[in-house]
Amino acid sequence: MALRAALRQKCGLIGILSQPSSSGSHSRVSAVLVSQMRNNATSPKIKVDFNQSTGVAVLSMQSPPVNSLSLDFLTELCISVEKLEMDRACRGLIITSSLPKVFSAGLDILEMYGKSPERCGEFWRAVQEMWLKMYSSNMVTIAAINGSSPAGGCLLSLTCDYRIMSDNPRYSIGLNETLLGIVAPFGTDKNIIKNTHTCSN
Ligand SMILES: CCCCCCCCCCCC/C=C/CC(=O)SCCNC(=O)CCNC(=O)[C@H](O)C(C)(C)COP(=O)(O)OP(=O)(O)OC[C@H]1O[C@@H](n2cnc3c(N)ncnc32)[C@H](O)[C@@H]1OP(=O)(O)O
Repeated sequence: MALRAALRQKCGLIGILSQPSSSGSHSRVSAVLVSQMRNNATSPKIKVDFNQSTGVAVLSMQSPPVNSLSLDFLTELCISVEKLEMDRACRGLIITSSLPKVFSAGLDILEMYGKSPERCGEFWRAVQEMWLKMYSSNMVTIAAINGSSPAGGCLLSLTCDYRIMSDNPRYSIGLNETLLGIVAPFGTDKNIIKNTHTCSN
């Protein structure tokens, strides 16, 4: 209830969490989002449903098995958010997972092993771009965490204005990446490259 009140106060989004998606017969889809849907045909890691009548988009992560944040995934996520940001009709964004049990397993571990310094730098830049874009979004953003969400998955949810998590004791969330020996690099290219050597050795 507190969340609904906050949303109402921030931008008049009432009852968005119980609204049907854009597949409902009352919604019209903007030109930007038609193009988004076309893109989804070739890049299916992210699905966006926009409800014109509420001004709220639901972005579903659908990259089995665990929605790990690979370079491709992050790129697609950022493009999707950017497109929504450009659509003035879109005022709210809900990020969720279409996979059972997992919201996001965090950064794709395979992106951090045996990659060139250039590739590793590109990857960490994409991580940074993702959280900057999300954190600075003009839209009201909500993470609907419907599964486990460790490390980078937790980071993704922290970039949102609000977080709601399924009440299930089997789902875990938290910044556990240091248990894997991973320390996020600083923002400069020099430090990204430095950290890359740590990652791949
Ligand atoms: C507000 C803004 C602030 C900004 C601050 C900026 C600074 C930020 C600092 C924070 C930085 C954040 C850094 C994060 C680093 C990471 O994210 S490292 C990744 C950490 N992730 C994990 O440790 C998760 C490990 N996975 C799991 O715990 C489980 O897989 C699961 C609970 C997610 C799901 O369990 P289950 O359903 O039982 O599936 P599994 O059989 O375990 O896995 C299936 C399949 O997926 C593969 N997999 C799992 N996780 C990852 C991953 N992260 N990357 C790549 N692949 C992964 C797993 O190996 C299995 O593969 P196979 O089927 O065996 O091939």
